[in-house]
Amino acid sequence: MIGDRGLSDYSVEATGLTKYFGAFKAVDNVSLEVPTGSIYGVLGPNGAGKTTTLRMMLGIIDPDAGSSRLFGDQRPQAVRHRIGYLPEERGLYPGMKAREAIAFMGALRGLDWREGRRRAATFMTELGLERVIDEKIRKMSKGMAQMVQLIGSIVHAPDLIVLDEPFSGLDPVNQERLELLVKRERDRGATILFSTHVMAHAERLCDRIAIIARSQRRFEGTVDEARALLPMQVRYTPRDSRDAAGIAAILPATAERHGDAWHFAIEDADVEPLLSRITASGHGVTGLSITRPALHDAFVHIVRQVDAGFAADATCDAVQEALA
Ligand SMILES: Nc1ncnc2c1ncn2[C@@H]1O[C@H](COP(=O)(O)OP(=O)(O)OP(=O)(O)O)[C@@H](O)[C@H]1O
Repeated sequence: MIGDRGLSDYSVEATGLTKYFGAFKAVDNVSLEVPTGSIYGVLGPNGAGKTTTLRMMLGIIDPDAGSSRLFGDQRPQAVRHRIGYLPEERGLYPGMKAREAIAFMGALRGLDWREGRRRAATFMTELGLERVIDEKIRKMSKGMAQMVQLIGSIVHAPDLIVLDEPFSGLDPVNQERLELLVKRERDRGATILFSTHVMAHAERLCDRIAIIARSQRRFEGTVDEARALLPMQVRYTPRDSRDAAGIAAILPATAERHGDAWHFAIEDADVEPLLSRITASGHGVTGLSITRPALHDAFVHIVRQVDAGFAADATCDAVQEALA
């Protein structure tokens, strides 16, 4: 199937997706393009509109405006068998054993039952889950059942894998298993789209990300591009801290002293001039770290800006109402 993807370089192309629940606009004009063969993260705080966006993309719910195409211009229903989907709501038949549950999910997407059982065993063994392969779902922990559902959603080797908050509810060991699974599926040639509000997974896995906050897309690009939205963080410890005024004079005005160290933010272009000033000043160096903020920091920065805009709008509205 991978070979006949069609002409588009994008497995998902969503344009202007908009959804109202009553008067509330849960998704507002969101566009996303997911390059074929990539791992793509849809990030956002709780209630941002991630699940609703994914559901519209997959044709599970209809948008009030906008459209989405999967594998070129085909309708989602026509390409069902090429998609693997882990919905936000988890659930398997409690009376089934893991192996059967996986084979059953595969069969729903057209996979031969016996082949499904064989692949179930392979997946579970490769992920170190072989001891629960013949365990009934009802006897499993929630996290383990979620792993089984995950495997079931990809057992038919889909070209596009859509996972809604796949990491939530998993312990660190299973989170690592899932990261491994995602990378393996990408290496197989699949495109993976997943939503999360845990930045560490996105940072390690994603080729591209979109950040959705308050119903709108607020950022789209690579993880590095998101991190570059914030200045570098510098921690500098001079050899001798006694001349505090002299040291402060070579650092940005925003530098704060913490014991013997100075902390401050700096733009990329100012790094080399700073190093020259430190060298020329003779204050020396016993510690110097210059680090890019993590994706987590960029995410919080973007979401806070959006929230601040909303708070300002609400204040304006309240003032206008009071004056009216
Ligand atoms: N069927 C529905 N009826 C009414 N409101 C809904 C419905 N589905 C979602 N919403 C609301 O739309 C908003 C977006 O929900 P959505 O589930 O898409 O967010 P999310 O980003 O996936 O959140 P989370 O990370 O908490 O799962 C939320 O305010 C939610 O309460």
